[in-house]
Amino acid sequence: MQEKQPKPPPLLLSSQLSLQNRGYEVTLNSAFLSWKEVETRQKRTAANIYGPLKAAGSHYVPVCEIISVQETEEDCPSTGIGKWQKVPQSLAESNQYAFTVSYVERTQKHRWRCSEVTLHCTDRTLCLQWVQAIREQLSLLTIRPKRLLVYINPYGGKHHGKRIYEQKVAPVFSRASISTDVIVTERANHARDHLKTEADLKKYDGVVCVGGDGMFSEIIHGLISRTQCDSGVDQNRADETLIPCSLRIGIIPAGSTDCICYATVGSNDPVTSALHIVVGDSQPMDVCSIHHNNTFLRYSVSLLGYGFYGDVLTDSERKRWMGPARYDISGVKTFLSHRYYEGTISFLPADENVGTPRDKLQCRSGCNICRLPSAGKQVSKDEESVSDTEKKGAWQVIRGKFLAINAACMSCACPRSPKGLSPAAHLADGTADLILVRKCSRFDFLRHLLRHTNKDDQFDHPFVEVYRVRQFRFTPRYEETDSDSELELREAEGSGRKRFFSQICREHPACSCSLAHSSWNCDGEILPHAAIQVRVHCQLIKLFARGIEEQSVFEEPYTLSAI
Ligand SMILES: Nc1ncnc2c1ncn2[C@@H]1O[C@H](COP(=O)(O)OP(=O)(O)OP(=O)(O)O)[C@@H](O)[C@H]1O
Repeated sequence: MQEKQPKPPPLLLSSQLSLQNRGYEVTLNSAFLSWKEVETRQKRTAANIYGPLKAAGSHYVPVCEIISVQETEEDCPSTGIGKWQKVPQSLAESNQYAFTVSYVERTQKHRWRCSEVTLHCTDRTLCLQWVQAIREQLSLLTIRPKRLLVYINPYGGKHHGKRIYEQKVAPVFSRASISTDVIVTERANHARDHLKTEADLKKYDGVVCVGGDGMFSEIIHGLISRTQCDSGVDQNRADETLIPCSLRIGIIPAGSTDCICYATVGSNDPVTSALHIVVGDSQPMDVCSIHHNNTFLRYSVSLLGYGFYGDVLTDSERKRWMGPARYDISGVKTFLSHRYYEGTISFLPADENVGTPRDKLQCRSGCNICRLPSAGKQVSKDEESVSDTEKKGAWQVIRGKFLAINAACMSCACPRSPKGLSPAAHLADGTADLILVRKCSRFDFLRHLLRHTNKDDQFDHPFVEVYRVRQFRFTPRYEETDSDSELELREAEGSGRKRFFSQICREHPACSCSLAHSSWNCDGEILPHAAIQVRVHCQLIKLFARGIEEQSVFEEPYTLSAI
């Protein structure tokens, strides 16, 4: 049986216009602007397959991907792609009015470009009618930002932040008639503090940071703290339900690490990010809050790593003078030192309907798991919104010796590790993937690490465990008293938590390794405490992004001939 095609929206305007000295049937409805060559001898364009949807001689641009339209002032009709062409006098004279539409064109590797088409009309009234009709459709797209607050870190990455913004991003914003207030930061935490206390946030539709992951972290700390403060929520209380931030955040990648941008847009290209901001994309994102004894420490959106990743960061901070090479050097050094750490992890597993870390399915644009109603909920302190499984309080406890304890709130994919630390982790399902790498040989650990860079399953090792969780706690062995362990055991048993299991490592009972100290790497910052409580806050922030698009978005949503 043939699938029924959705009915196309009603036609708003249709005319014969000219483009590159050829006649085109141009149509507009609320979903698409299209132009189709009138001549019978239609040639299939051999140009790249991306960009406006193309059938033979036909082009389709979704209205939501039109950036702007303006009347074009020309002495002579141009080709519409900036080249001057010899055109027959009669046609040139009869098509002297034109308008130019700028729109998003997809290129390779999830990159977007700003493309243009100039269409010529026989009279000015028709030309203005087209400009007005397209503008009217654009004005209905209320999700688009009109005013943005921009923070530029001039020292991020290769120190090109200012130049990237001025040359690549500001022209796109200006074309889309977005007004901006730009602040070039003068010190670390300038943006965070300004957002927290000074910025008049009511004036803006979004905040943009030009920099790397460190700069993004500043922005979320400023914005989340401000939102909680304005709502009277005490972020020092680990059990508080936090209030989601209303302003969206745009990331213009200009750092040495642009992982968040890469994971939410699919590339670290400034123009692509600027275009996602212009079209008003919205990608919700989970945020972990981290506390130590009811004192707020930090928020995290990507990786929390104790042991291996904490040690790599600690060591690399001492080698800042080396530049980006320090990460590789510290990585090798930490790997060779092969330290392991003893401690206790307790965690609250997520419901099964949000999938598992071993799923083959990855979080992509329009992800079904992130859209589940259960994903949108938060674990509130009174547990009113908590599911049955969680109400039973199925906390699990694991005790042992670990080379690494990692919690990934997103896949953490980046150019170096295209699948990421947890390939099936979701951006906005209210969970984190807790990865425990138990003490194993150097060779086995190397095998595990190498799997981050190839297609093999990095969790398919007997010394690796992975759990999808909503909350977790960690206490290093050296901070644990025997009474802590007993109390935890009694608590878990007393409340009927049947799934409790403890795995006390009895090898080397009194060896010095149990006293080894590591630190938590929290999105590239070292936490001052090893004993932490972590809680995932579902969809606490929103980005000007849409997640990584599947190739299928390039396929036509309606039968082309139906439009
Ligand atoms: N004007 C400034 N002077 C010094 N530091 C700043 C300034 N503005 C922001 N910072 C800090 O610089 C740090 C790094 O910035 P950013 O993330 O933009 O670049 P990066 O090169 O990716 O950083 P990283 O070294 O963390 O990889 C951030 O933690 C931020 O707090």
